[in-house]
Amino acid sequence: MRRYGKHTDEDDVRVRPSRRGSRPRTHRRPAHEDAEEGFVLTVDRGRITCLVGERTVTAMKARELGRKSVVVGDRVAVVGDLSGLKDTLARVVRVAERTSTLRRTADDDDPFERVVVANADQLAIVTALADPEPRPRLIDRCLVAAFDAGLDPLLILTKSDLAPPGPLLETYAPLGIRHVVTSHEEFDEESVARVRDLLAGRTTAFVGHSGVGKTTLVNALVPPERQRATGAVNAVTGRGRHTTVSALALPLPGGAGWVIDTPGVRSFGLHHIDPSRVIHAFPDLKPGTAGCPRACSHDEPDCALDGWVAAGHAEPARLYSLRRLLATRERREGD
Ligand SMILES: Nc1nc2c(ncn2[C@@H]2O[C@H](COP(=O)(O)OP(=O)(O)OP(=O)(O)O)[C@@H](O)[C@H]2O)c(=O)[nH]1
Ligand SMILES: [Zn+2]
Repeated sequence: MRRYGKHTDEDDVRVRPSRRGSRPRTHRRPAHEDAEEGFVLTVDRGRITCLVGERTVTAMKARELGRKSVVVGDRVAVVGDLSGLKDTLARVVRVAERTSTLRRTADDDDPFERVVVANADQLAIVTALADPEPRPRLIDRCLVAAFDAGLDPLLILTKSDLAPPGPLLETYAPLGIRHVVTSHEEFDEESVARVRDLLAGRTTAFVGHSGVGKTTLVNALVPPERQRATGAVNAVTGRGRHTTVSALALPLPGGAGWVIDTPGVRSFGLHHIDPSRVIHAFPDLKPGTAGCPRACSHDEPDCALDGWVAAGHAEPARLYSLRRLLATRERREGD
């Protein structure tokens, strides 16, 4: 069987700073000395829309890139017609090494991992408090994906006019994840400002189940002229299209960062996740793993964490939370 996931993105090495020397990985080829830097805003069936300076340029992947993928958030080098005028087409000739790679699979049995977003440093997990009902398993899976990719998770709880956030926040309190509660009825300056604060200076990928109010929130954050772009792109690439996973980068006003909106998901497959990385998100528990058997999953009878936590070195709720996240690897009905 072909391992698509491993080959289509051979360039997406995970963040391993030691491997990156001071030598730039992609030296300028003489043929592309005129290349300009671009930031990928969206990719729709091979058409790459990128921001080059102030211009929005449409481009295709140059043949020399081979199977290397280009996704939203990528920093690229583009050549050709960079005017951004209608019906012009430029070429993407290089993709800069990614600082992070958020991936998902459609479900856990699907070996085809899709890179959702490149170079994000924060993952906003948007969940409605009601309509649709919160799905803690989905939140947990998004958390695991964030930890695996090295993104800081941020929990955004919407529709607080319909249900109180208390019970859900209790579940997540031991994880110490930053959170913000919103309601479109109070989309006053204060609540929007609070969300803005948490997004400032960062590249934040927004994920969430369809209907949680992601678009409503994003529209409250970005300038109106960009909102139209959201609608236009969603009309073409949005939900309803099977396997297509398209995302769109939107600038926060005043250069205060980027919001990368992704289409609503029903599941967040973790086929590609290396569970041994999840423990890195629990620095307080890490010392306790010293006594674990080799290749311990930390979710098995011989795991040393039980004894270590029982001896009072860490909060039992923290170990419980770790185990709950590790258990999201097992697929269940409704994931
Ligand atoms: N009661 C209530 N309804 C809300 C709130 N925010 C959004 N909605 C409604 O929820 C519905 C879905 O909102 P969207 O913003 O389209 O949701 P979405 O997450 O972008 O959904 P997809 O486009 O399917 O991914 C709309 O009818 C909104 O008006 C809120 O704070 N409270
Ligand atoms: Zn262990």
